Amino acid sequence: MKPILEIKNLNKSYKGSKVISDLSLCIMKGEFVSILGKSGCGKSTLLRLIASMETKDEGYIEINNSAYDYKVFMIFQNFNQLFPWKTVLQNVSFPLEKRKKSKFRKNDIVSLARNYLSLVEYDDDLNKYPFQLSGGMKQKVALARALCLNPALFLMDEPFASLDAQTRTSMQNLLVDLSEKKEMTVLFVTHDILEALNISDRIVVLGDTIIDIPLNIPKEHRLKNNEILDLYDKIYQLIG
Ligand SMILES: Nc1ncnc2c1ncn2[C@@H]1O[C@H](COP(=O)(O)OP(=O)(O)OP(=O)(O)O)[C@@H](O)[C@H]1O
Repeated sequence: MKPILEIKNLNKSYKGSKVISDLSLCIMKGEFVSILGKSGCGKSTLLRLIASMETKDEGYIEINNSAYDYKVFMIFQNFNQLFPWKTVLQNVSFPLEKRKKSKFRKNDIVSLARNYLSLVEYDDDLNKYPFQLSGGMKQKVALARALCLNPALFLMDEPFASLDAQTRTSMQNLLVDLSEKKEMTVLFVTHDILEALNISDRIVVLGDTIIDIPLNIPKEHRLKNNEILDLYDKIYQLIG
């Protein structure tokens, strides 16, 4: 089967300083891959290169979106990624209006947007504006909007890093459920080793050499498993 994401020998420098060096990586459909690495090792740069928000120096990046509407959609840590002048419902409807203009009537779009919002367990007022929402609610709306676009690959750059611990755990659980239910393919950048161990199918540690760690233990047993604690130590030694 063709991977959703295929990267070969990727290189990127800023002003002569190498940030990504000869990186190769494949992600298959439905995989949830977390990227860990020391601060400044190029995690966000990698996501921006995949999203074509930066130009690569050398290498090959291929996204197979033949069965999807878009190649990628990125969710950021920053809570200001929603349109501030649109309500929650309008924020989620907007990509559906763009995507399904010819296919759907306004009422269908609104009911689809409502469905996506209930899928992400958004239970607040749909007519609120982003400034009226908590950080967790804003990230739920961002996730609903991303799902609407039906991208081949979800790029997530520390989306839960600014949330309080309890909201963060519930968002992690929600994302794991959703990614399994909707067969999402996710590339998730985080600083948090436990988060990565908890939610991923695979961890890729960026550094001088790239270390690919598959996680074969079922997610519900992860944090009670000694093997996972050993992996925590191993990754901690690598990224400190
Ligand atoms: N547009 C840019 N111009 C110049 N240098 C940049 C640019 N973007 C990133 N860098 C540099 O590239 C390196 C990698 O940055 P990047 O943000 O990708 O790292 P990161 O691993 O995501 O870091 P962190 O974990 O701290 O978020 C850093 O040294 C950064 O200063």
